[in-house]
Amino acid sequence: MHIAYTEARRRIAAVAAERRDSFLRDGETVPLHQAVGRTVKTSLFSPASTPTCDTSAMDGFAVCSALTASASPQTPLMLRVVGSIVAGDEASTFFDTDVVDGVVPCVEIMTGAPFPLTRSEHCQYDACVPREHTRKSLHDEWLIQIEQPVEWNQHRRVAGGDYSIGDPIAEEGVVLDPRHIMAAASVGVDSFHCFRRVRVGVLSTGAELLQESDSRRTNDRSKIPDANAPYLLAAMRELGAESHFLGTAPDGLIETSEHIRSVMTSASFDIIVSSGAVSAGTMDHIPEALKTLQAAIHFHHVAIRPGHPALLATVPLPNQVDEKVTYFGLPGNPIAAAACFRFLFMPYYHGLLGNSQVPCTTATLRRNPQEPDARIRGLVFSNAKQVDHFRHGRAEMVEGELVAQFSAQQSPAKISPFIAANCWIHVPPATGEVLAGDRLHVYFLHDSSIPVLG
Ligand SMILES: Nc1nc2c(c(=O)[nH]1)N[C@H]1C(S)=C(S)[C@@H](COP(=O)(O)OP(=O)(O)OC[C@H]3O[C@@H](n4cnc5c(N)ncnc54)[C@H](O)[C@@H]3O)O[C@H]1N2
Ligand code: MOO
Repeated sequence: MHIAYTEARRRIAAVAAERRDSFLRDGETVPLHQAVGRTVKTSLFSPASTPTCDTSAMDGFAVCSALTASASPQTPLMLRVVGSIVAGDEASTFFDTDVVDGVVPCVEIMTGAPFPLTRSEHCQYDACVPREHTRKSLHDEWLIQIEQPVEWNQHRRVAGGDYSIGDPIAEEGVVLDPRHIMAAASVGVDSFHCFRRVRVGVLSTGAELLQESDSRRTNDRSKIPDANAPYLLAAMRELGAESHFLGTAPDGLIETSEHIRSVMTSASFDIIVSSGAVSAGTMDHIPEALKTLQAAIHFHHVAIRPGHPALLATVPLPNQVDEKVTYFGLPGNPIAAAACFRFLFMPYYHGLLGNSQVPCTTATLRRNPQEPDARIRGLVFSNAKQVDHFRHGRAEMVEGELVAQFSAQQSPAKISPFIAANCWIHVPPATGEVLAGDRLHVYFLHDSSIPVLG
């Protein structure tokens, strides 16, 4: 029986919540260069304060600002360069601040270099005057002049002004992005403690699929290359999961059930995802095979297009009734498999990790000029039934507005129109006629496909 998409999502969330505790038990140390996309298990707080000492924000001259109050264009102040400090120099270089014959001492300093220290109680090197705000004396290469007072703390990065010890960098549950890598590296941390990757096994079905051992140039026109497993393996990897191909289940109920049993015990998977063999054909053995393995079927058939034969189950590991594997049976048509991956599998994956869901945005629908005449009047398709449609399409900025159109001539078995798409467009149930000008949710396929504003 078909259940509504919202009900399917509720059941997906419930299974993810139930499986979450056992998944979250394991963690591992991940070096920074491999940590992007991983989810933090143990919150990271800064072990250091940064910068560790006062440093300069500009190339210029460190001065005691209080000594520069008299500088003006009419009465320029002479400064004598008494030393030079570059980034990487010892952080405790001392210079005095004594004014000699009205000439104020200064220290040449580079961006990132530690400010000079002084033993004077009254006067500290506390500001930097950028090189371009000074003028060199024509007579003495160690003399420069300034024509306005230097403000206290000007261009000085104060010690501890960025991170303080104990400041949060990435708390439990955060999905790491390059900003977190920068922050951790800046405080001297070289790894994060993350949840392990979700382990997914990908299974194909169908005697029509060419096997790895078959020659790709086979003359047998009844055979087709496996498109779903490579897609699913790649999409899982992009998501951050660890994905493994588990071969093609042979036709036949007993054989299918044996294949699933053997791959389940061959390694420990959190999720097994198959494509094909879930609808009404005589070879569509996945649902029955799962039943012979004592699986609990949470749903089989969802009111979505494409993808309505999709199935979610939990299968007990043979001889270990308390250990279970989550099983997604996606339909065989490649675009249906891709839609189910995005709108059924991904919510489960994020639910397991406790991640917030990937956001969608809203776009205004426009007619695809390549669609046949009947649709030119604006009618895109009728959606009076309680069905959620996920159609791929393109969303682009047009005169400051995000506008989306369905890919032309799309069908669940046609891969070529999917290549031109950059998003999924969600048509919710009971929308009636879907017309140009309607506002619909769009989900971009990849960050790189998000259109540039403007
Ligand atoms: N009587 C009915 N027939 C069908 C229904 C239905 O409700 N009643 N639903 C249709 C819909 S919708 C879909 S989607 C498909 C899904 O069927 P299955 O999941 O059982 O998939 P298969 O029959 O095994 O294959 C369907 C189609 O996909 C191709 N396929 C399968 N695996 C791959 C792969 N790894 N790479 C590339 N292509 C693959 C397969 O060759 C078939 O052409 O059922 C409809 N029928
Ligand atoms: O899931 Mo099927 O591909 O809806 O058409």
